[in-house]
Amino acid sequence: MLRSCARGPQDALRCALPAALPAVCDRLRECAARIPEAREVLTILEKCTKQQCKGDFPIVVFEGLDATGKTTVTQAVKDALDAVLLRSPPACISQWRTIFDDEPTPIRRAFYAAGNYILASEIAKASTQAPVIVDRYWHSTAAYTIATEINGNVQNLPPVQDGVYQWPEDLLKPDLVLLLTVSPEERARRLEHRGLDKTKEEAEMEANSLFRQRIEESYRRMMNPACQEVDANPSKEEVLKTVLQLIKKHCAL
Ligand SMILES: Nc1ncnc2c1ncn2[C@@H]1O[C@H](COP(=O)(O)OP(=O)(O)OP(=O)(O)O)[C@@H](O)[C@H]1O
Ligand SMILES: Cc1cn([C@H]2C[C@H](O)[C@@H](COP(=O)(O)O)O2)c(=O)[nH]c1=O
Repeated sequence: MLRSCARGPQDALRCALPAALPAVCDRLRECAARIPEAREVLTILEKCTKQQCKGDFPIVVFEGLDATGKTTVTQAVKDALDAVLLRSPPACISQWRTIFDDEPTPIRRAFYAAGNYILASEIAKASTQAPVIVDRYWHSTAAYTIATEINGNVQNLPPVQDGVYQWPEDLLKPDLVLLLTVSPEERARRLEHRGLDKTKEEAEMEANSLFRQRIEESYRRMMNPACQEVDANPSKEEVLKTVLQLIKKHCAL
């Protein structure tokens, strides 16, 4: 049974976002009798959370809404820098994603949070060998959770500097986080052109533009590390050029 911890919207938010490894494990343990895959995720977590020290190569994360160009640009940056490309949730648990996506929010978010801790150990290992490019990490988990738990317009979000925007103290930090943003019209064009099934979040954004605004604003409020925004409206070549310049400016390569 999941323990109830929500009294008001801000409590519901803190309950939905387990922002430290022990809280993530507790949440998964609480549902493991009913969801055997939660036990599998816990087993993987137990094996991999020991190595969290990063190597000498830079770690660069790409964030943004669906279809802002993360897959396109991360692949191109990987090729340009001869880097390792990783994504959240990591491959070793992504086969269970649809199971957790159908669960209530606290369990679903615990799955994505666990994915970040597993990813952290993959990042740590890879960063001893090459630059590491990451397609979504903690900022996505937090921004989507915050925007889902809080209703209405962006004024209803927790204030700037609130603890929900903080990076978890026990999670490996990247050196640079780039937030790709495109206009709603351009994003709609790209989504239509791509033609994949819509995620729950995408369906909600289509019906309610405030949800999209809350996600983007939550990304912008994330701290320590903050996101550096990149205008991803231009062509793929131009976006790649901008991104490579930023990586060279901020990371030792
Ligand atoms: N700069 C660009 N200009 C025009 N089209 C682009 C650009 N970047 C990506 N696209 C196209 O937009 C679509 C979405 O891009 P992509 O899959 O890279 O986004 P994404 O952020 O990884 O999406 P998701 O998070 O849903 O996986 C693809 O069809 C891609 O070819
Ligand atoms: C990593 C992550 C993802 N999500 C949700 C939000 C988006 O609609 C989809 C995007 O996934 P994709 O693999 O990049 O297409 O998944 C989330 O809610 N929390 C997360 O941590």
